[in-house]
Amino acid sequence: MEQTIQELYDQVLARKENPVEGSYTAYLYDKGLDKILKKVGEESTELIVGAKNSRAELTYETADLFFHLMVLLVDQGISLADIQAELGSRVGQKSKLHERSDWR
Ligand SMILES: N=c1c2ncn([C@@H]3O[C@H](COP(=O)(O)OP(=O)(O)OP(=O)(O)O)[C@@H](O)[C@H]3O)c2ncn1[C@@H]1O[C@H](COP(=O)(O)O)[C@@H](O)[C@H]1O
Repeated sequence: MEQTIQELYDQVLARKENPVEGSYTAYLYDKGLDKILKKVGEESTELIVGAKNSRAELTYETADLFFHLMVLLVDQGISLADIQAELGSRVGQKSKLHERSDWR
C-alpha cells in the first residue's frame, strides 16, 4: 500500500477536526506547538543521522519527518496548496548561486 502526502495531510487534518481516543496525532495537537516543534526538531536530527547510515534509514526518517511536518502545518492552519503555491512562485526563478563567491 502507498500513501500520498495529500492523503497523509488529510488524515492528520481529520484527527484535528475529530480527535480520536489513543491517537498519537491528537496527542500532539493537545500538547501544543512547542511539543510539535520539538518533534520536528528531533525527527530532523534523526533524518540527518539516518542519511549518513543508509538509504533505507533515510527513507524511514523522511516518512517520520513528513508526518510531523504535516501535523505542524495542520496545527498552524497551513494547507498543502499554500506550500504548492510557494513552490510554484519559485519555478523559473533565476538561481543566485553564481553571485556567491563561495560557489564552485
Ligand atoms: N504516519 C504516521 C506516523 N509516523 C510516525 N508516527 C508516530 O510518531 C511517533 C514518533 O516516535 P518517537 O519514538 O519519536 O515518539 P514517542 O516516544 O512515541 O512520542 P513522544 O513522547 O516523543 O511524543 C511514534 O509514536 C509513531 O507511531 C506516526 N503516527 C501516525 N501516522 C499516520 O497518522 C495516522 C493517524 O495516526 P493516529 O493519530 O495515531 O491515529 C496513521 O494512520 C498514520 O497514517
